[in-house]
Amino acid sequence: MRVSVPATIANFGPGFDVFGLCLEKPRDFIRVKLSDEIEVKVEGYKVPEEPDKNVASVSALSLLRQAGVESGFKMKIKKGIRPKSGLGSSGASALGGALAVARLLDIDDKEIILRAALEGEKVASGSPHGDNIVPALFGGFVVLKSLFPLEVFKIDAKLKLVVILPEVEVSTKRAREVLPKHVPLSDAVRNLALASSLVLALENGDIEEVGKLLDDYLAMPYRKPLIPWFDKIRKAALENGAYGVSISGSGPAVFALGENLDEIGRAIVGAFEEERINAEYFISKVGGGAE
Ligand SMILES: Nc1ncnc2c1ncn2[C@@H]1O[C@H](COP(=O)(O)OP(=O)(O)OP(=O)(O)O)[C@@H](O)[C@H]1O
Ligand SMILES: N[C@@H](CCO)C(=O)O
Repeated sequence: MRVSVPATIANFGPGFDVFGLCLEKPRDFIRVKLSDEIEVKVEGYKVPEEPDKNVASVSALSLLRQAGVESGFKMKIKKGIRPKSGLGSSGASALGGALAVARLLDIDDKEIILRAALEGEKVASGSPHGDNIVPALFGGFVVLKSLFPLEVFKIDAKLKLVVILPEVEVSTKRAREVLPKHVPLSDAVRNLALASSLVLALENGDIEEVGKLLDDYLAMPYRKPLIPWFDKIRKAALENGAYGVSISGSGPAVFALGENLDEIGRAIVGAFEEERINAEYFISKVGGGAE
């Protein structure tokens, strides 16, 4: 069984752990067949091949356990999403492992698949956050109202965005460790205003307004030390026509909305190079989810 799972942008500005946007590319490709033993082979970006360390095999095993199936599997992962990129690399693999086994067993219950995928995500980031896995499964832009029971609101957003991938790493685990247990009420209110306005603007197809709402007071202020270059990058993007810029997931990838996405991408890459950080950009439409 072969599945293809896209990269995703979690948080998407003010929606910490709740908003997620599915991209068309890059993707992880995972092939699984049932077998007596357990074997994981990886090509592309390097990730562990030990079955208890690779998030795709962890989620595949979790799905088998949930289904009460005593079996091993042979798994091949063609890793197209760079790990620690902020593009949901671990989330894509975690979903892919669970989805491939679910399809082999003719299981299409999304909660079972998500429960297994979160087991994999937990291995990578230390906590089972769903805002990479869920948009990768559903496609589009999702608001994750609740994981269990699974309640998702989806907008089939029609937009293109530019994603910039700098050659630095940010571990999600570390990026979550620096977060406070509580935030000031005023910041929570400001985020509520941004997040609810962003959903309405997206629903209305007002992409310029969506861009202006790409801010965050829940995680970004505490993660700035991990991404010291962000303010400079954001300034360069806005000076070159971006409607708005934000961090993808816990970073380091950033994304921007605007008219001339190539021009914005080049400007951001240039700003990274001034910080002596190599970077590349690509343009993607909103994706339709795992296939
Ligand atoms: N199949 C896999 N794909 C990606 N990462 C994996 C996989 N298996 C294990 N890992 C490990 O998970 C960690 C990546 O987790 P992390 O969440 O930091 O990266 P990410 O998922 O790319 O980032 P983000 O969640 O911000 O998009 C790395 O240590 C990586 O080795
Ligand atoms: N919501 C998660 C996304 C990680 O990709 C975080 O910001 O920690």
